[in-house]
Amino acid sequence: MNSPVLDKIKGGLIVSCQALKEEPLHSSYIMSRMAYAAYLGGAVGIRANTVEDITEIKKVVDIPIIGIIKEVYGDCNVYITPTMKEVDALVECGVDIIAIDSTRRERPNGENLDDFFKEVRAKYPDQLFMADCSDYEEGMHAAEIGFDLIGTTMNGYTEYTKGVELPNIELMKKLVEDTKKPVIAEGGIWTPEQLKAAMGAGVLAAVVGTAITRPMDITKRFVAAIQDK
Ligand SMILES: CC(=O)N[C@H](C=O)[C@@H](O)[C@H](O)[C@H](O)COP(=O)(O)O
Repeated sequence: MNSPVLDKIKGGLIVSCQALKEEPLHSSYIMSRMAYAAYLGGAVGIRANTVEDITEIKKVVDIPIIGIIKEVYGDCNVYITPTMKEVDALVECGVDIIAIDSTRRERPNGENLDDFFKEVRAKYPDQLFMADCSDYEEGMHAAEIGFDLIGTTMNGYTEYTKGVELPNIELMKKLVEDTKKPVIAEGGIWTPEQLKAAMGAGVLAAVVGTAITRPMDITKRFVAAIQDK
């Protein structure tokens, strides 16, 4: 697929700059500084949550943005850009790629992914969409129904993938080979070596979040290392 956005992120590092309400760095200003730091450090793209954060981030960096809106509907487990409302808001604020939960789990209002994405695609034929998947079948399915990019984002975070070792390089490899779509490596990349391994799997680009932008979790890892017996 020819796309200037995909050309810009090809072979590079995308930094996820997210802090939910309950996280210590929850602030659009702080996320914009994180994004600026990532940009200065050589990131080729930013993944960000909410219109507020994305708007601030766009003021300071001019690199492709993967936009999401995390929204929980009742006791539904699908929370990454789950309905048209979030898609509309992301298109309106202007992002290069919109990521959507593409797991087989039940969506809000019992809607299924195929019908939902058909509607999304009909409404926004020229927008790039990334499928946040949790396993091989979901990646293959998302490719079939027309997602532009396939991501491993949800691997390890659905009930049926809980406990897998991240980053899941094997899954990345298989999705690269079989979907014939650009794959984005995402989830659990903590070290430069893991990032290199992900790129070696043939993915288009890789997203690193927590290891760069969540200091509380980074601190916990250091503390755990000295508490180990
Ligand atoms: C499962 C889920 O909700 N993942 C979220 C998706 O946007 C983010 O919280 C992650 O930080 C992001 O995927 C990057 O992954 P990691 O932080 O492991 O580098």
